Amino acid sequence: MAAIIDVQHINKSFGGLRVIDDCSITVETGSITGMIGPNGAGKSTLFNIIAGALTPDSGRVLLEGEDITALSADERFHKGLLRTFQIAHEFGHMSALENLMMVPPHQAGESLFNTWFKPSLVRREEAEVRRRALEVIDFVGLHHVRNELAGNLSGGQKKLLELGRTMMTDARVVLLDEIAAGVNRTLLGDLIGNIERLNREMGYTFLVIEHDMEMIARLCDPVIVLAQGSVMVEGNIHDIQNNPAVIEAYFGSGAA
Ligand SMILES: Nc1ncnc2c1ncn2[C@@H]1O[C@H](COP(=O)(O)OP(=O)(O)OP(=O)(O)O)[C@@H](O)[C@H]1O
Repeated sequence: MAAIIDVQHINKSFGGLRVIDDCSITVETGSITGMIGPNGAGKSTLFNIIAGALTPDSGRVLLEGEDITALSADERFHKGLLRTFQIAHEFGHMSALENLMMVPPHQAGESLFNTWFKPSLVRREEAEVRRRALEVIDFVGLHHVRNELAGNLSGGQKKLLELGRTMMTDARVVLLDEIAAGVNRTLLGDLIGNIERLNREMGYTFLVIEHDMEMIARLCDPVIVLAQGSVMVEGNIHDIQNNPAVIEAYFGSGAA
């Protein structure tokens, strides 16, 4: 399998503190790759660098072989690299369905010119977006609350909506940032199932930062363990869970 994301020799310091230390990782096309590590290991910093929210001091980020290190987060989004965080904030005063319909970039109706001079084009596009949004809302299991204001949804339902918004884009690789936080176990099961289906049936690649080990264990292969800004070990969840260095990094010497 080819790498969709290839992070090469990244360094990043804040003040005098080196937070990412010559870190290289690859995310294979079609994988659900997990990233775990103790607090302060540098996971969010590396995510920010991959998403384009932070510039590394040195090193490169490649997307399907293309060097995107100098591109903004928005430019990366248009190349198919999406961080859910970028679209995480639902519009509370709009319905769940309308929230999905807001997502597709460059809709014809956004241009005043088109609204005035090409109304049929705008109507056609709106109908297409609505059709897609209805499909997506079914897919993520929120059909019954499609007309609810997004602000009234539960935390877990908002996460499902967030995942749905991902599906309204042309993303090929999605960075999922602690998506399980605050989600009850039932909805977490739905979220995991949907991520798997997006991966298997629709070909999305995922890179997942997660503290929830159940979610990592059920979803991710391989799992990358970051410690002190570089890769400590990479492998399947069973290797990781039985690795003494990982146990030490998480729990200290008393745990092994
Ligand atoms: N903008 C910043 N300025 C200064 N220090 C920062 C900044 N961002 C992160 N750090 C420091 O970098 C280190 C790594 O932080 P980071 O948030 O990347 O770790 P993490 O693995 O995501 O941790 P957690 O699991 O707790 O979210 C920490 O010591 C943190 O205090």
